Amino acid sequence: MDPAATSQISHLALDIGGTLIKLVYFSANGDHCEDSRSNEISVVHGKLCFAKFETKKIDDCLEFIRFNILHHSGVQHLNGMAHDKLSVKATGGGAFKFADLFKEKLGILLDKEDEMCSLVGGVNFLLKTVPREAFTYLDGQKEFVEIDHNDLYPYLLVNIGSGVSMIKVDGDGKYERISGTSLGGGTFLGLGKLLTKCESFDELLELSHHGNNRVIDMLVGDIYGGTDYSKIGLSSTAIASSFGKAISDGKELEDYQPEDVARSLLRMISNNIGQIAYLNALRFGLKRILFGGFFIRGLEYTMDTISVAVHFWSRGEAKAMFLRHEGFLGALGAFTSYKTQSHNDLKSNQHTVQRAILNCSGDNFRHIPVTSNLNDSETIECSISLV
Ligand SMILES: Nc1ncnc2c1ncn2[C@@H]1O[C@H](COP(=O)(O)OP(=O)(O)OP(=O)(O)O)[C@@H](O)[C@H]1O
Ligand SMILES: CC(C)(CO)[C@@H](O)C(=O)NCCC(=O)O
Repeated sequence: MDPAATSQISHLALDIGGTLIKLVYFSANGDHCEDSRSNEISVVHGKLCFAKFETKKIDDCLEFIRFNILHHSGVQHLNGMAHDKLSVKATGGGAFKFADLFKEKLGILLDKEDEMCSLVGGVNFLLKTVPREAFTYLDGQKEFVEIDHNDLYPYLLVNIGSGVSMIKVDGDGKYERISGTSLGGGTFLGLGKLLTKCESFDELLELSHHGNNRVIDMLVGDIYGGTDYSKIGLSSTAIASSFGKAISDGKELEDYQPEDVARSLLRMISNNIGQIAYLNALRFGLKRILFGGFFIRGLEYTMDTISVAVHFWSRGEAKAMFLRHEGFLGALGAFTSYKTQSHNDLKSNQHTVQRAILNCSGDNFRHIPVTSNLNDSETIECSISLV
Protein backbone atom coordinates (compact mmCIF):
# COMPACT_ATOMS: atom_id res chain seq x y z
CA MET A 1 0.00 0.00 0.00
CA ASP A 2 1.19 3.49 -0.76
CA PRO A 3 1.41 5.35 2.57
CA ALA A 4 0.57 8.53 0.67
CA ALA A 5 -2.89 7.11 0.18
CA THR A 6 -3.43 6.61 3.89
CA SER A 7 -5.22 9.89 4.37
CA GLN A 8 -8.17 8.00 2.87
CA ILE A 9 -8.08 5.26 5.50
CA SER A 10 -10.34 4.96 8.51
CA HIS A 11 -11.89 2.55 10.97
CA LEU A 12 -9.07 0.13 11.59
CA ALA A 13 -10.29 -2.92 13.52
CA LEU A 14 -8.20 -5.81 14.81
CA ASP A 15 -8.81 -9.41 15.78
CA ILE A 16 -5.79 -10.68 17.67
CA GLY A 17 -6.07 -14.46 17.97
CA GLY A 18 -3.91 -17.26 19.31
CA THR A 19 -2.32 -17.87 15.89
CA LEU A 20 -3.18 -14.95 13.60
CA ILE A 21 -3.86 -11.23 13.79
CA LYS A 22 -6.52 -10.04 11.36
CA LEU A 23 -6.93 -6.41 10.28
CA VAL A 24 -9.87 -4.77 8.55
CA TYR A 25 -9.92 -1.10 7.54
CA PHE A 26 -11.89 1.18 5.28
CA SER A 27 -10.10 2.80 2.39
CA ALA A 28 -11.99 5.64 0.72
CA ASN A 29 -11.66 5.95 -3.03
CA GLY A 30 -11.97 9.71 -3.12
CA ASP A 31 -15.69 9.89 -4.00
CA HIS A 32 -17.44 11.81 -1.34
CA CYS A 33 -21.02 12.94 -1.70
CA GLU A 34 -23.63 14.59 0.45
CA ASP A 35 -26.64 12.45 1.13
CA SER A 36 -29.54 14.01 -0.77
CA ARG A 37 -31.91 13.08 2.05
CA SER A 38 -29.94 14.80 4.77
CA ASN A 39 -27.44 17.61 4.57
CA GLU A 40 -25.79 16.35 7.76
CA ILE A 41 -24.77 13.02 6.29
CA SER A 42 -22.15 12.49 3.67
CA VAL A 43 -21.46 9.18 2.07
CA VAL A 44 -17.95 8.02 1.42
CA HIS A 45 -17.35 5.30 -1.14
CA GLY A 46 -14.46 2.94 -0.84
CA LYS A 47 -13.59 -0.57 0.12
CA LEU A 48 -12.90 -2.74 3.11
CA CYS A 49 -9.33 -4.00 3.06
CA PHE A 50 -7.99 -7.03 4.83
CA ALA A 51 -4.58 -8.07 6.11
CA LYS A 52 -3.27 -10.78 8.38
CA PHE A 53 -0.10 -11.49 10.37
CA GLU A 54 1.09 -14.34 12.52
CA THR A 55 0.56 -13.43 16.16
CA LYS A 56 4.09 -14.54 16.95
CA LYS A 57 5.25 -11.84 14.49
CA ILE A 58 3.24 -9.09 16.12
CA ASP A 59 6.11 -6.65 15.52
CA ASP A 60 5.50 -6.98 11.76
CA CYS A 61 1.86 -6.09 12.36
CA LEU A 62 2.80 -3.05 14.45
CA GLU A 63 5.21 -1.97 11.73
CA PHE A 64 2.54 -2.40 9.04
CA ILE A 65 0.15 -0.25 11.05
CA ARG A 66 2.79 2.38 11.72
CA PHE A 67 4.10 2.46 8.12
CA ASN A 68 0.61 2.85 6.70
CA ILE A 69 -0.41 5.25 9.45
CA LEU A 70 -3.38 3.05 10.20
CA HIS A 71 -3.20 3.83 13.90
CA HIS A 72 -4.37 7.35 13.17
CA SER A 73 -7.53 5.91 11.75
CA GLY A 74 -9.14 5.15 15.08
CA VAL A 75 -11.24 7.54 17.09
CA GLN A 76 -10.17 10.05 19.68
CA HIS A 77 -11.19 9.51 23.27
CA LEU A 78 -12.06 12.57 25.22
CA ASN A 79 -13.34 10.93 28.33
CA GLY A 80 -11.38 11.03 31.55
CA MET A 81 -8.15 9.08 31.65
CA ALA A 82 -8.07 8.25 27.98
CA HIS A 83 -7.85 11.91 27.14
CA ASP A 84 -6.37 12.59 23.74
CA LYS A 85 -5.55 8.98 23.03
CA LEU A 86 -6.66 7.35 19.82
CA SER A 87 -8.50 4.12 20.24
CA VAL A 88 -8.97 1.29 17.81
CA LYS A 89 -11.55 -1.47 17.99
CA ALA A 90 -9.96 -4.80 18.84
CA THR A 91 -11.20 -8.27 19.65
CA GLY A 92 -9.72 -11.71 20.38
CA GLY A 93 -7.59 -12.70 23.35
CA GLY A 94 -4.72 -10.55 22.11
CA ALA A 95 -6.79 -7.40 22.63
CA PHE A 96 -6.18 -8.07 26.33
CA LYS A 97 -2.75 -9.65 26.08
CA PHE A 98 -1.18 -6.98 23.88
CA ALA A 99 -3.04 -3.86 25.01
CA ASP A 100 0.06 -2.46 26.73
CA LEU A 101 2.23 -3.19 23.72
CA PHE A 102 -0.07 -1.23 21.38
CA LYS A 103 -0.13 1.66 23.83
CA GLU A 104 3.63 1.64 24.21
CA LYS A 105 4.58 1.13 20.55
CA LEU A 106 1.82 3.01 18.71
CA GLY A 107 0.30 5.16 21.42
CA ILE A 108 -3.15 3.73 20.80
CA LEU A 109 -5.74 2.25 23.13
CA LEU A 110 -7.40 -0.99 22.17
CA ASP A 111 -11.14 -0.58 22.58
CA LYS A 112 -12.04 -4.17 23.40
CA GLU A 113 -15.00 -5.90 21.82
CA ASP A 114 -16.10 -9.34 22.99
CA GLU A 115 -14.76 -12.10 20.74
CA MET A 116 -17.98 -14.12 20.38
CA CYS A 117 -20.05 -10.99 19.87
CA SER A 118 -17.63 -9.86 17.16
CA LEU A 119 -17.74 -13.21 15.36
CA VAL A 120 -21.52 -13.09 15.27
CA GLY A 121 -21.51 -9.43 14.23
CA GLY A 122 -19.09 -10.23 11.42
CA VAL A 123 -21.18 -13.09 10.04
CA ASN A 124 -24.44 -11.15 10.24
CA PHE A 125 -22.81 -8.21 8.49
CA LEU A 126 -21.55 -10.43 5.68
CA LEU A 127 -24.80 -12.34 5.26
CA LYS A 128 -26.91 -9.21 5.23
CA THR A 129 -24.77 -6.97 3.08
CA VAL A 130 -22.40 -8.88 0.84
CA PRO A 131 -23.96 -10.75 -2.06
CA ARG A 132 -22.59 -14.19 -2.90
CA GLU A 133 -20.80 -14.44 0.42
CA ALA A 134 -22.14 -17.78 1.65
CA PHE A 135 -21.83 -20.99 -0.31
CA THR A 136 -22.10 -24.73 0.02
CA TYR A 137 -19.41 -27.09 -1.16
CA LEU A 138 -20.16 -30.73 -1.84
CA ASP A 139 -18.71 -33.23 -4.31
CA GLY A 140 -16.56 -30.54 -5.90
CA GLN A 141 -19.57 -28.28 -6.50
CA LYS A 142 -19.56 -24.77 -5.09
CA GLU A 143 -22.99 -23.17 -4.92
CA PHE A 144 -23.67 -19.67 -3.66
CA VAL A 145 -26.55 -19.38 -1.24
CA GLU A 146 -28.62 -16.22 -1.17
CA ILE A 147 -30.02 -16.07 2.32
CA ASP A 148 -33.34 -14.38 2.85
CA HIS A 149 -32.79 -11.65 5.47
CA ASN A 150 -36.10 -12.57 7.05
CA ASP A 151 -35.06 -16.18 7.30
CA LEU A 152 -31.51 -15.81 8.54
CA TYR A 153 -31.90 -17.21 12.04
CA PRO A 154 -31.30 -19.50 13.77
CA TYR A 155 -27.98 -20.87 12.61
CA LEU A 156 -24.95 -22.51 14.14
CA LEU A 157 -21.67 -20.69 13.69
CA VAL A 158 -18.61 -22.90 13.93
CA ASN A 159 -15.47 -20.80 14.07
CA ILE A 160 -12.36 -22.85 13.47
CA GLY A 161 -9.41 -20.82 14.67
CA SER A 162 -6.63 -22.18 16.87
CA GLY A 163 -9.46 -23.71 18.90
CA VAL A 164 -13.09 -24.08 17.84
CA SER A 165 -16.11 -22.17 19.13
CA MET A 166 -19.68 -23.18 18.33
CA ILE A 167 -22.25 -20.44 18.69
CA LYS A 168 -26.01 -20.66 18.30
CA VAL A 169 -27.16 -17.44 16.69
CA ASP A 170 -30.78 -16.37 17.09
CA GLY A 171 -30.64 -12.76 15.95
CA ASP A 172 -28.59 -9.59 15.86
CA GLY A 173 -26.63 -9.67 19.11
CA LYS A 174 -28.65 -12.70 20.23
CA TYR A 175 -26.38 -15.65 20.57
CA GLU A 176 -25.01 -18.30 22.92
CA ARG A 177 -21.70 -20.15 22.79
CA ILE A 178 -23.00 -23.68 23.15
CA SER A 179 -19.84 -25.70 22.65
CA GLY A 180 -16.24 -25.75 21.59
CA THR A 181 -13.32 -28.05 21.08
CA SER A 182 -9.62 -27.64 21.55
CA LEU A 183 -9.03 -29.86 18.50
CA GLY A 184 -8.90 -27.08 15.93
CA GLY A 185 -6.66 -25.31 13.47
CA GLY A 186 -3.92 -25.00 16.07
CA THR A 187 -3.98 -28.77 16.54
CA PHE A 188 -3.69 -29.34 12.80
CA LEU A 189 -0.79 -26.94 12.45
CA GLY A 190 0.92 -27.89 15.72
CA LEU A 191 0.76 -31.64 15.18
CA GLY A 192 1.50 -31.16 11.50
CA LYS A 193 4.70 -29.30 12.27
CA LEU A 194 5.83 -31.97 14.73
CA LEU A 195 4.97 -34.88 12.47
CA THR A 196 6.05 -33.58 9.05
CA LYS A 197 8.70 -31.03 9.99
CA CYS A 198 6.95 -28.52 7.73
CA GLU A 199 7.59 -24.86 8.46
CA SER A 200 4.26 -23.24 7.73
CA PHE A 201 0.53 -23.72 7.31
CA ASP A 202 0.83 -23.27 3.55
CA GLU A 203 3.50 -25.94 3.37
CA LEU A 204 1.39 -28.31 5.43
CA LEU A 205 -1.60 -27.71 3.13
CA GLU A 206 0.57 -28.26 0.07
CA LEU A 207 1.78 -31.56 1.51
CA SER A 208 -1.77 -32.62 2.24
CA HIS A 209 -2.73 -31.99 -1.40
CA HIS A 210 -0.39 -34.72 -2.53
CA GLY A 211 -1.06 -37.23 0.21
CA ASN A 212 -3.23 -40.30 0.59
CA ASN A 213 -4.83 -40.72 4.01
CA ARG A 214 -5.54 -44.40 3.44
CA VAL A 215 -1.88 -45.17 3.91
CA ILE A 216 -2.19 -44.32 7.61
CA ASP A 217 -5.90 -44.34 8.46
CA MET A 218 -7.45 -47.69 9.31
CA LEU A 219 -10.52 -48.13 7.12
CA VAL A 220 -13.61 -50.18 7.84
CA GLY A 221 -12.52 -52.44 4.98
CA ASP A 222 -9.13 -53.01 6.64
CA ILE A 223 -10.96 -54.44 9.63
CA TYR A 224 -13.75 -56.18 7.72
CA GLY A 225 -11.63 -57.89 5.08
CA GLY A 226 -12.46 -55.43 2.33
CA THR A 227 -16.25 -55.44 2.73
CA ASP A 228 -18.68 -52.79 3.94
CA TYR A 229 -20.27 -53.02 7.37
CA SER A 230 -23.57 -52.21 5.76
CA LYS A 231 -25.72 -53.19 8.73
CA ILE A 232 -24.60 -50.06 10.55
CA GLY A 233 -24.19 -47.96 7.42
CA LEU A 234 -20.41 -47.98 7.15
CA SER A 235 -18.82 -48.47 3.76
CA SER A 236 -15.50 -50.27 3.46
CA THR A 237 -13.83 -46.96 2.57
CA ALA A 238 -15.03 -45.11 5.69
CA ILE A 239 -12.31 -44.31 8.19
CA ALA A 240 -12.64 -46.65 11.16
CA SER A 241 -9.68 -45.18 13.01
CA SER A 242 -7.67 -42.10 12.08
CA PHE A 243 -3.95 -42.95 12.09
CA GLY A 244 -4.97 -46.49 13.09
CA LYS A 245 -2.71 -48.28 10.61
CA ALA A 246 0.33 -46.93 12.41
CA ILE A 247 -0.42 -49.34 15.27
CA SER A 248 0.40 -52.46 13.36
CA ASP A 249 2.37 -51.32 10.31
CA GLY A 250 5.61 -51.75 12.20
CA LYS A 251 6.78 -48.45 10.74
CA GLU A 252 8.51 -45.48 12.30
CA LEU A 253 7.35 -41.93 11.57
CA GLU A 254 10.17 -41.54 9.03
CA ASP A 255 8.79 -44.50 7.06
CA TYR A 256 5.60 -42.55 6.26
CA GLN A 257 5.46 -39.87 3.60
CA PRO A 258 4.86 -36.43 5.16
CA GLU A 259 2.19 -35.91 2.47
CA ASP A 260 0.16 -38.88 3.76
CA VAL A 261 0.54 -37.78 7.37
CA ALA A 262 -0.63 -34.25 6.49
CA ARG A 263 -3.61 -35.64 4.58
CA SER A 264 -4.69 -37.91 7.48
CA LEU A 265 -4.34 -35.07 9.92
CA LEU A 266 -6.41 -32.68 7.83
CA ARG A 267 -9.07 -35.32 7.38
CA MET A 268 -9.11 -36.18 11.09
CA ILE A 269 -9.49 -32.61 12.29
CA SER A 270 -12.06 -31.64 9.64
CA ASN A 271 -14.13 -34.80 10.19
CA ASN A 272 -14.13 -34.37 13.93
CA ILE A 273 -15.23 -30.75 13.76
CA GLY A 274 -17.93 -31.63 11.21
CA GLN A 275 -19.25 -34.32 13.53
CA ILE A 276 -19.23 -32.20 16.70
CA ALA A 277 -20.89 -29.39 14.75
CA TYR A 278 -23.62 -31.71 13.57
CA LEU A 279 -24.21 -33.05 17.10
CA ASN A 280 -24.60 -29.51 18.41
CA ALA A 281 -26.91 -28.59 15.57
CA LEU A 282 -28.97 -31.64 16.46
CA ARG A 283 -29.11 -30.60 20.13
CA PHE A 284 -30.84 -27.37 19.17
CA GLY A 285 -32.60 -28.42 15.99
CA LEU A 286 -30.47 -26.16 13.78
CA LYS A 287 -30.46 -26.93 10.08
CA ARG A 288 -27.90 -24.41 8.94
CA ILE A 289 -24.27 -24.65 10.01
CA LEU A 290 -21.91 -21.88 8.98
CA PHE A 291 -18.20 -22.59 9.17
CA GLY A 292 -15.67 -19.80 9.58
CA GLY A 293 -12.14 -19.23 10.84
CA PHE A 294 -8.79 -19.17 9.09
CA PHE A 295 -8.39 -22.95 9.26
CA ILE A 296 -10.72 -23.34 6.27
CA ARG A 297 -8.89 -21.00 3.90
CA GLY A 298 -11.30 -21.90 1.09
CA LEU A 299 -9.59 -25.27 0.81
CA GLU A 300 -11.71 -27.68 -1.19
CA TYR A 301 -10.61 -30.81 0.61
CA THR A 302 -11.32 -29.30 4.04
CA MET A 303 -14.74 -28.00 2.98
CA ASP A 304 -15.62 -31.27 1.28
CA THR A 305 -14.65 -33.29 4.36
CA ILE A 306 -16.68 -31.03 6.67
CA SER A 307 -19.66 -31.07 4.31
CA VAL A 308 -19.56 -34.84 3.93
CA ALA A 309 -19.37 -35.26 7.72
CA VAL A 310 -22.38 -32.98 8.25
CA HIS A 311 -24.31 -34.60 5.40
CA PHE A 312 -23.45 -38.13 6.56
CA TRP A 313 -24.32 -37.67 10.23
CA SER A 314 -27.46 -35.64 9.60
CA ARG A 315 -28.60 -37.95 6.80
CA GLY A 316 -28.82 -34.93 4.58
CA GLU A 317 -30.95 -32.89 7.03
CA ALA A 318 -28.35 -30.26 7.94
CA LYS A 319 -26.32 -28.16 5.54
CA ALA A 320 -22.72 -26.98 5.92
CA MET A 321 -22.08 -23.51 4.55
CA PHE A 322 -18.90 -21.52 4.12
CA LEU A 323 -18.08 -17.83 3.81
CA ARG A 324 -15.73 -16.13 1.41
CA HIS A 325 -14.32 -13.88 4.12
CA GLU A 326 -14.27 -16.72 6.63
CA GLY A 327 -11.04 -15.69 8.38
CA PHE A 328 -12.08 -12.11 9.10
CA LEU A 329 -15.35 -12.62 10.97
CA GLY A 330 -14.13 -11.28 14.32
CA ALA A 331 -12.30 -8.35 12.76
CA LEU A 332 -15.37 -7.45 10.68
CA GLY A 333 -17.54 -7.65 13.80
CA ALA A 334 -15.18 -5.31 15.63
CA PHE A 335 -15.20 -3.03 12.58
CA THR A 336 -19.00 -2.85 12.45
CA SER A 337 -19.11 -2.11 16.18
CA TYR A 338 -17.80 1.42 15.45
CA LYS A 339 -21.33 2.23 14.41
CA THR A 340 -22.91 1.27 17.71
CA GLN A 341 -21.18 4.03 19.62
CA SER A 342 -23.21 7.11 20.30
CA HIS A 343 -22.38 10.11 18.14
CA ASN A 344 -20.97 12.07 21.02
CA ASP A 345 -18.39 9.46 21.89
CA LEU A 346 -16.77 9.72 18.52
CA LYS A 347 -14.73 12.60 17.42
CA SER A 348 -13.01 13.20 14.16
CA ASN A 349 -9.55 12.06 13.43
CA GLN A 350 -7.40 13.78 10.90
CA HIS A 351 -8.39 11.47 8.07
CA THR A 352 -12.13 11.51 8.21
CA VAL A 353 -14.75 14.11 8.85
CA GLN A 354 -16.32 14.54 12.27
CA ARG A 355 -18.00 11.67 14.06
CA ALA A 356 -17.86 8.78 11.70
CA ILE A 357 -20.69 6.32 11.91
CA LEU A 358 -20.58 3.15 9.90
CA ASN A 359 -23.60 2.69 7.83
CA CYS A 360 -23.29 -0.82 6.49
CA SER A 361 -26.11 -2.41 8.44
CA GLY A 362 -27.92 -2.15 11.72
CA ASP A 363 -31.29 -1.05 12.97
CA ASN A 364 -30.46 2.53 13.84
CA PHE A 365 -28.70 3.38 10.66
CA ARG A 366 -29.81 3.75 7.12
CA HIS A 367 -28.85 0.82 5.01
CA ILE A 368 -26.50 1.33 2.11
CA PRO A 369 -26.09 -1.81 0.03
CA VAL A 370 -22.61 -3.16 -0.31
CA THR A 371 -21.57 -4.49 -3.65
CA SER A 372 -18.89 -7.05 -3.28
CA ASN A 373 -16.03 -7.11 -5.69
CA LEU A 374 -16.33 -10.61 -7.06
CA ASN A 375 -12.98 -10.60 -8.78
CA ASP A 376 -11.11 -10.07 -5.57
CA SER A 377 -12.32 -11.85 -2.49
CA GLU A 378 -9.96 -9.85 -0.32
CA THR A 379 -11.70 -6.50 -0.59
CA ILE A 380 -15.35 -5.55 -0.28
CA GLU A 381 -16.59 -2.42 -1.98
CA CYS A 382 -18.81 -0.45 0.32
CA SER A 383 -19.85 2.94 1.49
CA ILE A 384 -19.91 4.45 4.93
CA SER A 385 -21.82 7.47 5.98
CA LEU A 386 -20.26 10.17 8.08
CA VAL A 387 -22.61 12.23 10.17
N1 LIG B 1 -0.82 -18.33 7.21
C1 LIG B 1 -1.22 -19.04 8.27
N2 LIG B 1 -0.41 -19.17 9.34
C2 LIG B 1 -0.80 -19.87 10.42
N3 LIG B 1 -1.98 -20.52 10.51
C3 LIG B 1 -2.84 -20.43 9.48
C4 LIG B 1 -2.49 -19.68 8.31
N4 LIG B 1 -3.54 -19.75 7.47
C5 LIG B 1 -4.47 -20.50 8.05
N5 LIG B 1 -4.06 -20.94 9.26
C6 LIG B 1 -4.88 -21.79 10.15
O1 LIG B 1 -5.78 -20.93 10.80
C7 LIG B 1 -5.74 -21.13 12.22
C8 LIG B 1 -5.96 -19.80 12.90
O2 LIG B 1 -7.23 -19.34 12.55
P1 LIG B 1 -7.83 -17.99 13.13
O3 LIG B 1 -6.98 -16.86 12.74
O4 LIG B 1 -9.26 -17.95 12.71
O5 LIG B 1 -7.74 -18.27 14.68
P2 LIG B 1 -7.12 -17.40 15.86
O6 LIG B 1 -7.95 -16.18 16.00
O7 LIG B 1 -5.67 -17.21 15.68
O8 LIG B 1 -7.36 -18.42 17.07
P3 LIG B 1 -8.29 -18.28 18.35
O9 LIG B 1 -9.59 -17.67 17.85
O10 LIG B 1 -8.50 -19.68 18.81
O11 LIG B 1 -7.57 -17.39 19.28
C9 LIG B 1 -4.36 -21.72 12.49
O12 LIG B 1 -4.35 -22.48 13.68
C10 LIG B 1 -4.13 -22.55 11.25
O13 LIG B 1 -4.72 -23.81 11.36
C1 LIG C 1 -10.38 -19.83 23.64
C2 LIG C 1 -10.88 -19.35 22.30
C3 LIG C 1 -12.29 -18.81 22.45
C4 LIG C 1 -9.96 -18.19 21.88
O1 LIG C 1 -10.29 -17.73 20.62
C5 LIG C 1 -10.82 -20.45 21.21
O2 LIG C 1 -9.52 -20.85 21.01
C6 LIG C 1 -11.69 -21.67 21.56
O3 LIG C 1 -12.88 -21.60 21.41
N1 LIG C 1 -11.09 -22.81 21.99
C7 LIG C 1 -11.78 -24.04 22.32
C8 LIG C 1 -11.95 -24.12 23.81
C9 LIG C 1 -12.97 -25.18 24.20
O4 LIG C 1 -14.18 -24.90 24.19
O5 LIG C 1 -12.57 -26.30 24.48
